[in-house]
Amino acid sequence: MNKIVVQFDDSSFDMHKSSPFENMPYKKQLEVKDEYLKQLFKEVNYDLSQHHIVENPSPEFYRHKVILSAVNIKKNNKFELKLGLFIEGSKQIDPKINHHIQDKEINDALIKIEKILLKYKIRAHNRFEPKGTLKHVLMRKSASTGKMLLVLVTQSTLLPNHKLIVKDIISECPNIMTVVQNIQDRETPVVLGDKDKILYGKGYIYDEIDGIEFRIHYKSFYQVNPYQMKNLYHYALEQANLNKNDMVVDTYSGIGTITLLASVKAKQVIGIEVNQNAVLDAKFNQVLNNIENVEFICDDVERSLVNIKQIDTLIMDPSRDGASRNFLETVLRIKPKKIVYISCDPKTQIRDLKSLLNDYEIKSVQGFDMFSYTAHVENVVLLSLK
Ligand SMILES: C[S@@+](CC[C@H](N)C(=O)[O-])C[C@H]1O[C@@H](n2cnc3c(N)ncnc32)[C@H](O)[C@@H]1O
Repeated sequence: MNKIVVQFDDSSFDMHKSSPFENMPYKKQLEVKDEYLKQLFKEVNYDLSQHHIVENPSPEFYRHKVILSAVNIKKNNKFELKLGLFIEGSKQIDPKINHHIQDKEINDALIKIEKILLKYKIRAHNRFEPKGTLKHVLMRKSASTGKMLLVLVTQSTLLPNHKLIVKDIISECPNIMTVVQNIQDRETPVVLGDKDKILYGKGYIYDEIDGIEFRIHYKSFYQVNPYQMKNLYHYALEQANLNKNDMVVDTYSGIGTITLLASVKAKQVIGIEVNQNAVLDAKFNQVLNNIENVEFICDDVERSLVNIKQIDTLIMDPSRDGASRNFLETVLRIKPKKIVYISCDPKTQIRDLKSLLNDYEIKSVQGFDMFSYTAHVENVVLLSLK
């Protein structure tokens, strides 16, 4: 079986390490991930021998965001457009839409979309086909509403017959609420470009967590596994154990999911996020949900945290790279009483914890299997000021 490379919209991510997971029984995957965390936390002398990662409520069909790339395949002496994932270690695309970790309705919609693109003779753009149009297709589905967002990533603004294409897509897939054309004119593994054009709808979809509604821009980060996302947020906030006197800072706050969920329990929450689209969503979501005790700052956390004098609880949920040295130094100067560190790469999390453990002690560690059939592990650590 070919090993796949899943694409993220900020960069192309090689799932090299994760390929053995593709064919591993699910229980075994959990054991391997338990052992991984156990070994990793030995580096900070924290015993995880009794720890068990929280199982994915839906180990298959969980991904509510899918990015496929376009390729032209020769059939009966003619080239046909196909969508698929990259094959590991190569620049080749496996021309297959269905994948068992992708939401079934997304799979079905993508099959219909591929047929429609073929009907209008859209060709894939790549280095062998510089005159082709389509590079990638991105789909996101809201688990609470079932509505979907579609992004067609093209090489230039040109998308012949786009009105007819969109009309057919909407009629075949009525749950698609919005279609965006994103233009990526650079030859780069980065999927999305800077320019875009809304072809249909508003350019957003909405999801709901614990009675709070969230607008999600296609460029904003939002967890791909809605089933495990709720378990993760509930656990993280349970560990934070907030009360109405607490001043909370949620760093790397995205569209404000954790910020707004935390605001229900805390006195004041500040969310800090660098992605402008995500901050626009977050501010919109604050108003949409009528929440007053929250402020969102659009900036690099490293730059803006230095301006904050006092924090009772710091929540941090960085990208895979983890936190920067300067960010951690600022944290050590402010000395929040508690830190809830949510990580999608426990390796960088351990590196960061090592810088904090002179002043902080680990109170709890809990892994979550958010990305079954891949090597990725989500992990939450609660730290308390010594
Ligand atoms: C793993 S996501 C978490 C988002 C949010 N907490 C959630 O659960 O939806 C990490 C977020 O950090 C943002 N980010 C990455 N580096 C940053 C930085 N230096 N300063 C501020 N935000 C950053 C990304 O844009 C992304 O939205």
